[in-house]
Amino acid sequence: MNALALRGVACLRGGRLLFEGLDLALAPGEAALVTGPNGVGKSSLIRIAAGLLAPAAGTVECTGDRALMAEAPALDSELPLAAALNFWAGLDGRREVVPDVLASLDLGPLAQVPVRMLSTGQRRRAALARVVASAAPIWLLDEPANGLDTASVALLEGLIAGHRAAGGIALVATHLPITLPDAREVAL
Ligand SMILES: Nc1ncnc2c1ncn2[C@@H]1O[C@H](COP(=O)(O)OP(=O)(O)OP(=O)(O)O)[C@@H](O)[C@H]1O
Repeated sequence: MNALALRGVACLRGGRLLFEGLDLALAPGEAALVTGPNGVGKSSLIRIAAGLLAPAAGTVECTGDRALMAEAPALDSELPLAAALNFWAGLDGRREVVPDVLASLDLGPLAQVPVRMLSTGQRRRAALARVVASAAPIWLLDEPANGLDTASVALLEGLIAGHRAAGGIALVATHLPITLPDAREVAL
């Protein structure tokens, strides 16, 4: 069964203790919102959950693949959007889902536009498309609403709801309001 569990996690960055004793266990269908002011350690927590940053104390247990949407762009900026997504989806043997995923993010008409020409919000939706196309059960989203207009935030909320309804897990760091029904809140 897919699961993500952080137990007694502490985060040290640049010699500074950002948080400690953090416990969070997410089962299929569950989500958590990580909130708090700039610099408090939201991105660091996402990176710890992704296995990219070692916790200073505690453990991270993960059952199931993780898909990370970080703030750094993950798509090749020179490629047309569909080709850039195909690269990643191809690694998972899932190129066939890319057209539907593009449509679900309202990006269908932009499939042949080079990633570098996309607007900030379109690029954010493209990064989300990469996560959706991955089929990973555990989504780790760092500031997914940044640069999104109201309609796109609603799209994001709908995608996360659909993911949870299908048994997925979402850990979302955000300083913008995102509505996730029954989500745990981790206020750093
Ligand atoms: N590689 C690093 N080395 C040292 N300190 C770092 C490093 N990366 C981040 N930090 C520091 O760790 C703290 C937390 O950073 P982090 O990006 O996790 O915060 P955040 O809560 O996501 O902030 P924001 O809301 O601004 O995105 C910050 O003070 C940052 O300067």
